Parts: sequence; structure tokens; C-alpha cells
Amino acid sequence: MKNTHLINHPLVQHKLTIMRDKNTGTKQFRELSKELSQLLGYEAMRHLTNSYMEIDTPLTKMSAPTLSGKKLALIPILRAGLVMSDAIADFVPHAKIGHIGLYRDPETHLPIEYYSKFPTELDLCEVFVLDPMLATGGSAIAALSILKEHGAKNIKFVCFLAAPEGIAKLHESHPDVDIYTAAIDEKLNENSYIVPGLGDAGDRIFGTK
Ligand SMILES: O=P(O)(O)OC[C@H]1O[C@H](OP(=O)(O)OP(=O)(O)O)[C@H](O)[C@@H]1O
Ligand SMILES: O=c1cc[nH]c(=O)[nH]1
Ligand SMILES: [Mg+2]
Repeated sequence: MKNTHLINHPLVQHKLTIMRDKNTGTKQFRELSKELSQLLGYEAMRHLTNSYMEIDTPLTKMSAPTLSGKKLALIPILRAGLVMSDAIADFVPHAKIGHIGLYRDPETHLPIEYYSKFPTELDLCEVFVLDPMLATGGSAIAALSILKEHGAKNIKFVCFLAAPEGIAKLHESHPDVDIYTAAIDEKLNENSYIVPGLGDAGDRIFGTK
């Protein structure tokens, strides 16, 4: 699918399989969520370009590639996205972290916004929006619209699992935003959960069910 990057690396797929298994408990699910986030974040940053800085190696001076001048913004969608920003920030500690609070109304499945706080100069940042699940696409679309209202321009969306419906809707509303996902599942069920899926990502990460 155009603008969708399926990360089908065997290690990524292996970790995702353990996460999908309903017998995997909270501790392991959270650990795997962090590992998967770092692997996906690594792929989503592949397009970044290095600048160069003068350093002294033990042997000589050199002009060496760096990301330290690059403005990066990690934007988790609360709650489930938090595990992703924590994990990816370990790779790029100079990244700024903003938050968007959204939850799906249990009846309508529409996203309800309850919080937002962003770093300054979003327009100059490479922005990574993080949420494990792209289901109907409602939450991702709302988050991207809010970010664009705050000036964000260069945005990537990173998730563990996507439904075909969510991908199509997100591309329709935000064709400039590439999606990075470890899997594209079959469908949504009558409650708009991804099937086969992994269940409710937030509940599995935080042990709330
Ligand atoms: O594509 P959509 O149909 O909008 O569904 C995806 C959203 O649903 C989940 O959040 P949830 O509402 O469960 O909130 P939580 O992270 O607080 O559990 C998930 O983490 C996404 O944000
Ligand atoms: O399958 C789904 C759909 C939305 N949110 C989740 O956490 N899981
Ligand atoms: Mg949830």
C-alpha cells in the first residue's frame, strides 16, 4: 500500500507473535512493547539525514555524522503510546516529547480529546506520532489534525498493528503522512477491534483488565 511501510523483519514478527498470544502477561507484554517500539522507531528514522560535526578520535580529527542538530519530536497518543515514546527516547535522548490524550468512546468508537501539550517549533521538527494500534483510524486522524493545527509538517505515524480500514482512512485524510507498522491485519470486528489483533493495547501494557 502506498505510503505504508510494513516492517516484516523476522525479529519484529517474532516479538509481535509473542505479544499477540493471550497467555503473554503484562510484564512480558510491556518489555516486548519497548523492544518492538525501538525496532520500528529505527526503521521510521531511516529517512533522516545526518549533519556533520568535528570530533577528535583518539587518533585524529574527523568530520563525523550526527543527528544531534536534528529537531525530533515524539508524540505518543495516551495511554498506549507512552510505552513507545519512552522506548524510542532511549535511542534519541535529545528528542522532545509531546502528548495527545485521546480515548475511544466505548459506544461510538469516536476519539475524545482530553489533553495536549507539545514542544515548541513543531514546524521545524521531524515528528513521530506513536500509538500501538491503528484500528478505525479515528484516533490517528484526530491526532494528526491537532498536530497540524499546531504547525507540524513532517510527520510519520508509527504503530504495531494496523487494520486495512484504518490505513485507508488515514491516507485519505492525511496523504502526506507515512505509516510504519509491523503488521496489517485482516479486519475490524463489530466493536472496532483489530482481528486477529492483540486485544486492547492499553489494557495489556498497563494491566488494567
Ligand atoms: O483507530 P481507532 O479506532 O481510533 O483505535 C485506536 C485507538 O484505540 C486505542 O486507544 P484507547 O481508546 O483504548 O485508549 P487507551 O490508550 O487509553 O487505552 C489505541 O491505543 C488507539 O489510540
Ligand atoms: O484492536 C484494538 C483496537 C483499538 N484499540 C486497541 O487497543 N486494540
Ligand atoms: Mg485502550
